[in-house]
Amino acid sequence: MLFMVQMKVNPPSHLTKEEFDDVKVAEKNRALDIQRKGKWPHLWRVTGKYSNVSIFDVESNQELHELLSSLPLFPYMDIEVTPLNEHPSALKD
Ligand SMILES: O=C(O)CC1=CCC(=O)O1
Repeated sequence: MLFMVQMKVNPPSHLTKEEFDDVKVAEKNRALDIQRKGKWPHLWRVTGKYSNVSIFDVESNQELHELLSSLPLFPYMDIEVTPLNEHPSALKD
């Protein structure tokens, strides 16, 4: 199942810059881990914003929720999930 996921980061005011930098390092490591498992095939920065647009390829809504909530930045992001279906006019491989 493919999902488009939009994540907008809201840096918390209660963490120091150093503490938030540590969260971002942990986030990067977790994101790389999920990508290496083939579950997160696209991760794009939205130009000019502290947000990303991603594609996740997972088995279920439950798996997507578990992956997203495992992200260290999860408490500091607004996340929008859009389920995707194959388009009938899309070129096949
Ligand atoms: O910076 C972001 O867009 C949030 C984020 C998601 C994965 C990652 O490494 O950073």
